Amino acid sequence: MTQLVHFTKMHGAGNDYIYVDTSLYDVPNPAAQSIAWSRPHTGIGSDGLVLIGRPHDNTQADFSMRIFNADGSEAMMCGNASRCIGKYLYEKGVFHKPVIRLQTLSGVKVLQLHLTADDKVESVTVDMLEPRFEQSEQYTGAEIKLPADFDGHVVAAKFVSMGNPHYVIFVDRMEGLDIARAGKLLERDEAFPERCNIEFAQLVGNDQIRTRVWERGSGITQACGTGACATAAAAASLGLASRHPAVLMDGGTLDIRWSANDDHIYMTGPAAFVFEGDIPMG
Ligand SMILES: N[C@@H](CCC[C@H](N)C(=O)O)C(=O)O
Repeated sequence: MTQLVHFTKMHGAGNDYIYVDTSLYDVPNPAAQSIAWSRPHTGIGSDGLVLIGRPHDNTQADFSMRIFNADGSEAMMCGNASRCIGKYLYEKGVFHKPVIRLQTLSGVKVLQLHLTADDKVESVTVDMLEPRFEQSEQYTGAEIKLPADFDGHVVAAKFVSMGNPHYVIFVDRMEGLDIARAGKLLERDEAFPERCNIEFAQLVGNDQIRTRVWERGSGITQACGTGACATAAAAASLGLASRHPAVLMDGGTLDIRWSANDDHIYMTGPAAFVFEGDIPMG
């Protein structure tokens, strides 16, 4: 008999994932399921698959998150998915507390839920920990060559790790640049041994940064939480914006605050349910 898995489709500013509670449904091959279920025509359609589970060691976390991109690759972290998990756990009554400690492959992230008068989760702030800029196993420091249509339009560029790798390119205008082509090319540049998420950012005035993202393993997405944090950190460290800008993505705006006290980045944004269903495994 075909085994059915109950899933919940959610999005954070348009970055959409399929969520499965693995305490109820085991997903033994999440990479393959992410590829099959993320397909728009023959699957559910999404940017990837997120598994909500119990923490797997004594980290003092309440829950754990694993994230798989649409191509089946596993990511270290997902900002938008962590906000959605906060809403899922609270509103489904799995964990009815406004502070949740979430274990990820890049450390335990603390979620602070902001509630409405009728006890719904309106938005979530995630402590995304510190950004890192130095060379590492994610970035060799080698020079990165952009396609010719970017000539004369690049203001600055910087590598940032938010647990997962990001390369943020500031341009003087977005129009006329083939973001998808450049993103696809740069994701696999040899400077990034683990591939990379690529952000294209433009300062649009008054501490507002318009950002479009090519996500490693998923392509162009409507929004990227870690990408918004990376963009804000890059902008502030290059002196292009303050430590508390608004990052405007295609699917919505994220409030990013890079604290001078603990050097952590705090990301605040929405989370929403889309629909639920049952889908065969395999
Ligand atoms: N959408 C995400 C990041 C997802 C993972 C990324 N594609 C990677 O491979 O690192 C977010 O909201 O942060």
